[in-house]
Amino acid sequence: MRVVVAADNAGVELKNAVRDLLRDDERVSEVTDLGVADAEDDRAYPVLGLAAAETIARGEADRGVLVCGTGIGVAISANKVPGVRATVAHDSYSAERSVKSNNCQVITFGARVIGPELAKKIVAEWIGHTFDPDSASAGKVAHITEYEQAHVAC
Ligand SMILES: O=C(CO)[C@H](O)COP(=O)(O)O
Repeated sequence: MRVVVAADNAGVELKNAVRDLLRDDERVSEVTDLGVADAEDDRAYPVLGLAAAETIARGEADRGVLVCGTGIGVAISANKVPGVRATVAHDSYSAERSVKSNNCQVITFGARVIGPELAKKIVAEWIGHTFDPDSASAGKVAHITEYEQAHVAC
């Protein structure tokens, strides 16, 4: 699995902690860090969220972990990229269902909301979840995709 990570300066420390965890995980073949590298970089959350989501849309990464102050801004941004499904998930069950029910490729965290140890635990679990295209959830996700393909200019 190839994972892209990104954060604004509110989320950089948590992003770095998750990135290092992923780099040590044998289930992850590649971790791409799009920044920011430090809190001095004040690029706004949409810049990072959109860049990471576009990486997934281009097929250059399978999953993404995005961090901002709340996790909300990067989730909204990532969801604007056609084909990408992103959500904030600050608990284990939501993180699991974001993959199994919604086929989300992207999980987001708010560094001002969740601590690093819980976020890392959720990410370690989340990496192990997969979407079943034969599940009852698949048709529901397909409905969203069909809407997107009919209405969103690419
Ligand atoms: O949390 C954020 C966006 O959802 C971001 O880190 C801070 O945004 P701001 O409150 O607009 O500065």
